[in-house]
Amino acid sequence: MNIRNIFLTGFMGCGKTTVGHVLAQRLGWEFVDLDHAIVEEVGMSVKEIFAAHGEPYFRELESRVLVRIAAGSGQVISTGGGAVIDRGNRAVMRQYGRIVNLKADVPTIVARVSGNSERPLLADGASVEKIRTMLKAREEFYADADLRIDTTGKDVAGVVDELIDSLKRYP
Ligand SMILES: Nc1ncnc2c1ncn2[C@@H]1O[C@H](COP(=O)(O)OP(=O)(O)OP(=O)(O)O)[C@@H](O)[C@H]1O
Ligand SMILES: O=C(O)C1=C[C@@H](O)[C@@H](O)[C@H](O)C1
Ligand SMILES: [Mg+2]
Repeated sequence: MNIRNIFLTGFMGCGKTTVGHVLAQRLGWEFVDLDHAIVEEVGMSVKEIFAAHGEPYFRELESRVLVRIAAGSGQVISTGGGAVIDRGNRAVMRQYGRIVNLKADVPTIVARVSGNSERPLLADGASVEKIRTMLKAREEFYADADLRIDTTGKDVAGVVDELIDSLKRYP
């Protein structure tokens, strides 16, 4: 595939980390999770960074680490759910690879994120209403992608197959 990097975008629970890992294995590429890279750099969890320094500080870090990682090649990069909101971040992703947005319907997202307390923006509960509101506010940014895949009702292997097929057909 003549693509420099693949950036996975999407709301929390849409499967960026899970799908990204399997996709990288299938392609023989490196897998990089942006949230994980930030945690490594700072030595604190995402939840701890939000609590100690606030969201704006996290967003600055996110942009800085994204630029550093994007400059590489042969990587599947799972971005954080809010990384697409920043116009500059989207421009970096466009410049250095293809942007693939993973989607899921609200009940699926609720089911996938429940039982995990590591997501500060859902700390007061992953209600249908909260997720619907956040998705609506972010839809224009998630839509800014080369390819969108709905993961609802599909297993991880099925999503990865669909993604690879589509990128081969429309590289
Ligand atoms: N296609 C799928 N089918 C079934 N379960 C899935 C699928 N994709 C992801 N999951 C499950 O949903 C949960 C959340 O997935 P994951 O952590 O990959 O989401 P994410 O998009 O990386 O979220 P975040 O933005 O919070 O990092 C995990 O438990 C994962 O196993
Ligand atoms: O959707 C979001 O804004 C976030 C998603 C996670 O991946 C983390 O990057 C963080 O919890 C913020
Ligand atoms: Mg993730």
